[in-house]
Amino acid sequence: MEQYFNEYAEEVPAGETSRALSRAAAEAGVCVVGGTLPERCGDRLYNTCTVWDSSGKLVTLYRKMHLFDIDIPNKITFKESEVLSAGDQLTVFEYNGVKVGLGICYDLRFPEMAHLMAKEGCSLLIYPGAFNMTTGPKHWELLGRARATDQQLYVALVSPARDLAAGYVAWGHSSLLDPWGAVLHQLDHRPGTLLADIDLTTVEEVRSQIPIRAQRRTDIYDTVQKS
Ligand SMILES: NC(=O)CC(=O)C(=O)O
Repeated sequence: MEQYFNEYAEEVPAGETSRALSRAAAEAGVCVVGGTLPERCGDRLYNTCTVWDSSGKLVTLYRKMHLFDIDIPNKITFKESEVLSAGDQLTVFEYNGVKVGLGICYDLRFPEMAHLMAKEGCSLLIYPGAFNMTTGPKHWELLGRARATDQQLYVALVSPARDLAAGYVAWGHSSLLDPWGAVLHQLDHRPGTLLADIDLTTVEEVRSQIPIRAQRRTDIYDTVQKS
């Protein structure tokens, strides 16, 4: 991982991947949430998701806040914090009247973060990520459905396809989960395109029919953002 970041890290928006994402957004005339790229900022490296508008302009970026430091003996050990710095800001942006929140991969495991973005008014959370062959089958869909259900919004999980020759083998299975927690669409481990409409009235419908947002016992507990 260290070698990959040192070799490919770039400044945003000047780097090669940034320029390709900007060009793709402008050519297609759409907003592009550009997966993740290795970002260099001063002497720090971040795992960063960039967002481009339909003219190719950088809208915002998000730096992964929760670094993937885990140890599952005989399966997978990873220590992103040896190479990467953690971001320290939530990223919520509005596009065509829809508020969208961003997380990256391991962030999906942190419900507090999803809750704060829902509180900011998000109807859709997008998580570019690459769970692995140990945690992917167990947790990828489960966590996506959990975040969709507990925040009553759409969740898009966007993964690279599986490459068995890679040093890190991704689980794949990009998915779209609805505010009921149902799997609306899911790819398998192969390269593919998932094209879907989302109906934002479903967000309001679920939130009014199961009004947990108004029923939280904030007199007893709360999730607050520290500035
Ligand atoms: N790779 C990650 O950041 C996260 C992951 O694979 C997991 O949480 O499992």
